[in-house]
Amino acid sequence: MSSKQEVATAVDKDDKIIARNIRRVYQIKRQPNEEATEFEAIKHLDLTVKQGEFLAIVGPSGCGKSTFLDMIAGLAQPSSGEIFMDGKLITGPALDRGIVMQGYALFPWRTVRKNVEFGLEIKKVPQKDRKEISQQYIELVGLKNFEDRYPHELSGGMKQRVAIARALAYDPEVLLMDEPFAAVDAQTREVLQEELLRIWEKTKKTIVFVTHGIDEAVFLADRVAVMTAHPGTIKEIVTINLPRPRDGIRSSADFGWVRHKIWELLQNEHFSATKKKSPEQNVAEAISSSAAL
Ligand SMILES: Nc1ncnc2c1ncn2[C@@H]1O[C@H](COP(=O)(O)OP(=O)(O)OP(=O)(O)O)[C@@H](O)[C@H]1O
Repeated sequence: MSSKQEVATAVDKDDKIIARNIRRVYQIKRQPNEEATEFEAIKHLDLTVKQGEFLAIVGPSGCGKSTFLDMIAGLAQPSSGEIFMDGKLITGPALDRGIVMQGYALFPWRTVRKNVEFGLEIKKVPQKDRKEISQQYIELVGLKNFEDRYPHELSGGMKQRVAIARALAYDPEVLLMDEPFAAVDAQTREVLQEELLRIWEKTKKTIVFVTHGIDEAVFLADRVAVMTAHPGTIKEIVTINLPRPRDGIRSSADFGWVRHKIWELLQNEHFSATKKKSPEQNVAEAISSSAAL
């Protein structure tokens, strides 16, 4: 065993991912000869994601959502604290976690089929099986007959579908999605959200989904984790008790109520962040305290 605890103790069998007391500090250096200063991006973050759960994370810009997702992916390490998957410490990226980022990140020189087959090649799946599996996922995301197209011949929504099919094809247990639909128009986004729910219900994956969209989070998730402004931590977890399937639910009163609750949590966070950071506020406070002397 390393100095870090490699196996989480007292794990509930339904706990898929456990993040414990995560802190992430960046070293900032403005000039090469300047001494680095520390920037604390995430502080005291605890979160458990259940097996098969759809968990969305929302929070003010710069609060550390992507940093946290990168740490679950194993692409970055916490400065302190641990993240476990199935009770085992995450120490790096692995094929048990699929990642879908904003901006698609497809290989431009590969066709749709070859993009979807990428993870299967790494997994050394035989070519005949690769073709069968990739076809299954291409069809699942509605791209039948586009197998031989290159990314530049596809719309934004289609590229995002390829990215989802590529992440699903090698059968990861967890799908990590970082604002995956941010680059597409509002109507395509709603279509992709509905398709993602259909795929999630079919594949039973655990999904952690970072978004700026409150509507998107409420529409998709079982629970929404609301983060504080920098340094980021979990402010509150809101359980979304809306019935599934959720087609047509956006116009319901219950949807509006829970949406408003999350909006208020974020609004309060925005105010406290502005208060913390605003130079005008600091000047005003300095003036009033000197007037009081
Ligand atoms: N490599 C880095 N070096 C220094 N600071 C960084 C680095 N990466 C991220 N940060 C800082 O860490 C904080 C969290 O960044 P992160 O991208 O995780 O936030 P976010 O919540 O995903 O933001 P957004 O919603 O705007 O995408 C930000 O203040 C950012 O400036």
